[in-house]
Amino acid sequence: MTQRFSFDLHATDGKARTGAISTPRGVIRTPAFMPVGTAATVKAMLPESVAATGADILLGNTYHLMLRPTAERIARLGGLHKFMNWDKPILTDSGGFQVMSLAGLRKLTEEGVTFKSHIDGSRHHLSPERSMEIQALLGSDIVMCFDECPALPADRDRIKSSMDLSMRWAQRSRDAFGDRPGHALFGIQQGGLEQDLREESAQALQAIGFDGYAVGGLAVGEGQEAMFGVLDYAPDQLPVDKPRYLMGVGKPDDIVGAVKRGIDMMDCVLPSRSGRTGQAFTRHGVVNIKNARHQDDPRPLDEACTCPACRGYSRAYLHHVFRANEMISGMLLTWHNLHYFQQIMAGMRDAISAGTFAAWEADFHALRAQG
Ligand SMILES: CNc1nc2cc3c(cc2[nH]1)N=C(N)NC3
Repeated sequence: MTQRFSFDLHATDGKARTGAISTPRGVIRTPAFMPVGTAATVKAMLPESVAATGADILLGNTYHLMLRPTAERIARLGGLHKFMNWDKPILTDSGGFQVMSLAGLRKLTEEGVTFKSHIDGSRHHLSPERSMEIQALLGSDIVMCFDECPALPADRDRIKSSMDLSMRWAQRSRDAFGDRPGHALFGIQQGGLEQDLREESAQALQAIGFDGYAVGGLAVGEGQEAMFGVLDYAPDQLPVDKPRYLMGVGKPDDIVGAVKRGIDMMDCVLPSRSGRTGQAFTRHGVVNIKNARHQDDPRPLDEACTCPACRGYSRAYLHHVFRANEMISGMLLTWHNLHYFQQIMAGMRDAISAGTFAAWEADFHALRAQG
């Protein structure tokens, strides 16, 4: 296994790309979907189950882990991989987005953000330097710059000033990250829905130089049409030879549309969070298993799915255990959803390699239209 971090492009089909990110902890096949393991666990899943779904990498969160159990405690116990028993790559988000979306009583200055924990109200501080320190203590393989995520709706001036601050913080993140062979630092493009501001952000990030580039500031309620509108140009503003990571996306059709437009990596809580609420994603669309119509249905969720939920259980059983609030309910549906999301990624990787992405995409939408 390599001691370096590198990205190799294997094939393209239109703007869609397939390749591999090599890290000391393993290879990440792209396009890749990252299950979210916010508090050192992909909820309702054992790590070996997450690996069995085909995930090559999972996501952790600086914000949550710094509050509980603290990054220092995880470091003392051998780092996040050992702590959560996952020896493949981990990407950690930097805390910028979670502070905006979760923390209370925030004070934002040029230096950083002070905030109150959403868990116990205790006071905490994040800055580019502190975020880099926390992510190094966790030992994650891919580190995200500390950025400022403006609350929406926001006018152009606010988007511009926030983007400028995030670019100054990107430089400070780069300086604080230092030289860590085998570990990667990704910059995060900001600029809202403004093409000129996104271009400015992309130029600023490339002048600093990163191992990968995220498209930030999306999947924040703008809707699929506006998001695709940005994705029609934003990936092309970023270096062609580095991974492009779209943060926080998304529903299956969001994911397909993003890969079609040149995105290589994504993460989203949707498959795991909705699995716990009884929402199953299948090739034919969404199944809300708690609906009474499934009460006597002996069929699996999806006849063609090879996951443990579909191989071993009926819709009637899944309906029952959700109605009875049994723990196995969230386990089975989370496993199914993560398995299905990885099947979408594998299907796209193969189709791009074969030059048949358009046909694969047409089939993907046709099956869902059948319902
Ligand atoms: C769920 N939507 C979503 N949009 C995001 C956007 C960002 C992010 C996380 C996100 N999640 N993390 C950052 N550090 N910056 C941008």
